[in-house]
Formats: sequence, structure tokens, C-alpha cells
Amino acid sequence: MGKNRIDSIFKSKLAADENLFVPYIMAGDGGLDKLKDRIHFLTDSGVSAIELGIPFSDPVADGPTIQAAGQRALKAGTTLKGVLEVLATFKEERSVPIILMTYVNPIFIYGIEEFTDACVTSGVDGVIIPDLPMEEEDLVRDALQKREIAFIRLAAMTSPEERMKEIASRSEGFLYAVSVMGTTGARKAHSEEVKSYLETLKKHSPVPVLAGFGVSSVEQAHELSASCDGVIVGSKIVDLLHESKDDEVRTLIEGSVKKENVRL
Ligand SMILES: O=P(O)(O)OC[C@@H](O)[C@@H](O)c1c[nH]c2ccccc12
Repeated sequence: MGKNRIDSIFKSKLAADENLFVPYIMAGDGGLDKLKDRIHFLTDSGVSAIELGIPFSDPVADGPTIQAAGQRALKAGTTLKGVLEVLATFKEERSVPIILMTYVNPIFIYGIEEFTDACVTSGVDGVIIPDLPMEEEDLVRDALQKREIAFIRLAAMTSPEERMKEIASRSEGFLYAVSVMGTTGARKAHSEEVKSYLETLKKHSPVPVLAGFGVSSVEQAHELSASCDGVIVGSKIVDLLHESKDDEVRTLIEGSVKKENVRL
């Protein structure tokens, strides 16, 4: 469980020459009773870990698709406590790591010690807290460390190299490289920039580097994975699951994890 489980599963996937793939799903979207089936489905499709979002009323870092999923989940009555309780009911059945993505406020309301204890009871392996700046991590860091729960850090393209280095050296489990991809125009230059950004992080990071934000196709997954260890896909997966297009989710995952020669 915890940090060690992420380390060993990622290591064995990489040793088998696979790209890592971490889908993001919103807990409680479609009702919490769907959670168990969705986690099993994603596991069977070959994911490396699952990033599980906790819905929050003020999700400052979420894009429109994730916000809408959060609204649906909140409407269905989803709470952090409720999600942890459901996770606890099938902890022994899971073979891929669960990484909770939650804003800091629900953690403070829960209580840091209580929250981290519940993570252990529920089999949560890691956490991502997007609105907690590096300068203010002290409060949660010790509680997580004591329980061997991976504390995954986010790197940004705008950070100077020194800061990237510092963030990379602190991250546990993996490093989340926020890599906003170009939508239209200047595509080539943009992708060159992402490439060197990922290579810089790779150079400094003792843990695998995964690129996230704006990844929605197998082609993009391959392009990014060529410069790091794999990708995180949120909005696309959330949309496909919401539309019950499970086959497309499976195709995306299976295609992305396969290494192929890509020409940039
Ligand atoms: O949706 P995208 O573009 O595929 O990107 C993943 C992202 O949504 C997911 O990891 C995420 C959801 N909420 C966040 C808040 C901060 C950082 C990352 C996230």
C-alpha cells in the first residue's frame, strides 16, 4: 500500500516497456455506487494508477469539464468522507494505486490526522493537493510521511529551472508535469517547448514524470510519453464515461500504453 505500491507498480510497467497512463475520474459523478465498477473497469483496461477527484464547491484549478462533473457529483451528495468509506469497502480487491485529488479545504475540515488515518483505512496510496503551495506544505507533509502516503507534487511550465528542480526532488510516487498543449496554431513551436520542459523535469526527478492537461488522444499520449514516462488524462475520460462510451475509454488506454516509434 501507499508510496511503495506506486513505486513498484510503475517500475514494473516501465520495465515491461509500457508508457504509464493515469486516468482522472470524478468520484460521485454518476453516483458513488458506480465508483467500484469504474475502478475495476479502468484497472482491467491497463491503467497504471487512478487519480480520483473529490468534488469541491470552489475548484479553482479545474477546467469546465471537470467542474461540470464536480457539480453532478455534489448534486448526488458526494463528500470526501463518503468517498473514503466506499473505497474502504473494496480495498482488498484493488490492484492499482488510488491517488486522491482534493483541494486543501476539505482536508482541513476533516482534520489532517483523521484524514490521513482514513486514507490508510481506505487504501489510498497517494494524494494531490493542487491549491497547496510548496511553501505551505509543512502541515500535511509529516502526517502523510508517517503513513507512507505518496505526496505528489505539480510542476508548471512557467517555473524557473531551480524551482522545477526543488519540486521534482520533493515529489513522491511520481511528478505531475502540468503541460498545457496548444489547441490551434503555433503547434510545432509549442510542442517543442513542452518537450524540453519534460526533459528538464526528467533530468531532475528521482520519480517518474507524467504529463497532464489537454491530453485527449493516443497520438498526444505517444508524443508526450516520448519525453517522459506517461500521461494523465482527465476531461476526455470524464466525458467518455459520462456518455457511457466505455469502449472508447479502453481503446484510448490500450493505445496509449503501447510504446510506438513516434516522429515529433
Ligand atoms: O482534464 P485534462 O486536461 O485531461 O487534465 C487533467 C486534469 O483535469 C486532472 O488531473 C485534474 C483535475 N483537477 C485538477 C486540478 C489541478 C490539477 C489537475 C487536475
